[in-house]
Amino acid sequence: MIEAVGLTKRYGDKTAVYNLSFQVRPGSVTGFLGPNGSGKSTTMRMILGLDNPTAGHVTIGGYPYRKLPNAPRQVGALLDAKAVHGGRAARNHLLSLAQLSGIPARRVDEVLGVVGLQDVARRRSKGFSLGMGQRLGIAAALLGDPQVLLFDEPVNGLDPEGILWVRNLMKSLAAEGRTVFVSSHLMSEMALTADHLIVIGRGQLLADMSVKDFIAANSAGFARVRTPDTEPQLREKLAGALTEAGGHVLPEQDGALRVTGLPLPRISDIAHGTDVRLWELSPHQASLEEAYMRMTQGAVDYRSTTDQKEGLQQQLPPGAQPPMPVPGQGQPGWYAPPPPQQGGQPFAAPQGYGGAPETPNPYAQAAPQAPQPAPGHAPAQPAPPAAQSPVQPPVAPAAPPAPPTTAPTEPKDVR
Ligand SMILES: Nc1ncnc2c1ncn2[C@@H]1O[C@H](COP(=O)(O)OP(=O)(O)OP(=O)(O)O)[C@@H](O)[C@H]1O
Repeated sequence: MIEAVGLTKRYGDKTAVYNLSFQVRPGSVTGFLGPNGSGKSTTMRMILGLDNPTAGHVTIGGYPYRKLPNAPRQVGALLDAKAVHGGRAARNHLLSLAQLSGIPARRVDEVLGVVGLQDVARRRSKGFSLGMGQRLGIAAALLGDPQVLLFDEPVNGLDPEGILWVRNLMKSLAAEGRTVFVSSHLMSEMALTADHLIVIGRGQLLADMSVKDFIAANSAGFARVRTPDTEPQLREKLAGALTEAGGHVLPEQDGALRVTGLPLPRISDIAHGTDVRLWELSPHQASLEEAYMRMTQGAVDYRSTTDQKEGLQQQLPPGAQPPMPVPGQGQPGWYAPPPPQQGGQPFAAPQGYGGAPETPNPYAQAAPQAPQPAPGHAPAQPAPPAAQSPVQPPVAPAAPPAPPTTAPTEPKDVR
């Protein structure tokens, strides 16, 4: 078992991990989730004794990693698949690790087979693809046949077959009674792989519960209701009746309605009472991804803004509409950087910067007055389709519920 108690890590005035307490138990796959920069890798490094906590402590089987007797036989980890001597053949890389830990050479060939790299075992790892590098890192983690395994983004770069293989590997390791702690940003994959989740945001614990409980606690079930596409007025009529009955109705992109606050039989009765035929009435549970987004939305450090393409758009005559994008050709009427071979500068270069100063800079042309981004962050997603009354436009999900008592109510930025 891995146990962290009050784990805190500061780098100068930056607090990467703050007062983190959790346990990772044997016999199940525990997913470790959190937005970019939330402190997952830092936590894993502290578990492995690669970083010292500023406060608190973390143990594996009751010992700090550095005090574990024969640690490489007890704990295996994949932190950074690129942390390999690229000039060394894959087999030699594993052999050197094995020798350092007193592991017999035949085990190297076993793990090469397990990860499917036996045919390239004598090739230098610097020529490996991202996915092959991941497999080599997983082989290194398995080398000592350890009881505790940590994987930081193990499916990064793997093809679908590789992802399925990692999923089954994690599950089988856990089924053998091992402790498996795995970080990932792929929610759909975590939903299929993990039994339990530890979620952090800005270095603090947001959740420590089973996947099932996490989804139930952070998402509301809803009904999908679909009326005949050919009669949009029926959809409006039903939406009005459902709203009047106390339901909350949101339009889905495909024209269906997402209804919360009313049980399915009641929705059916209301549809019958208003003489609206239904093409679909089905119960739904939000996905792990939706639940995760809902929980972590207040703890995301890096958000994209909408690309306004300022200065890249041709000026349109007053009243003209921008042309429709052509599949495979981008947006007609939008400048693309001229190829450098034709004397153009690939990007707008500052005055006096090499190139040919007499070449007119295509970006210097008058740009239309594109709308300015709102102050702060703009959502990465395009605006939802305009809703027609009485259907409410989709709204941002509610603020994350109060995290467990081990964490403050709001993920406070402790930096
Ligand atoms: N050696 C370091 N020196 C200074 N700051 C660091 C150091 N290592 C990590 N940090 C900072 O600590 C925070 C947590 O980083 P960490 O890599 O642990 O996050 P993460 O959850 O693993 O992110 P990602 O999902 O993007 O991999 C980040 O803000 C990062 O910039």
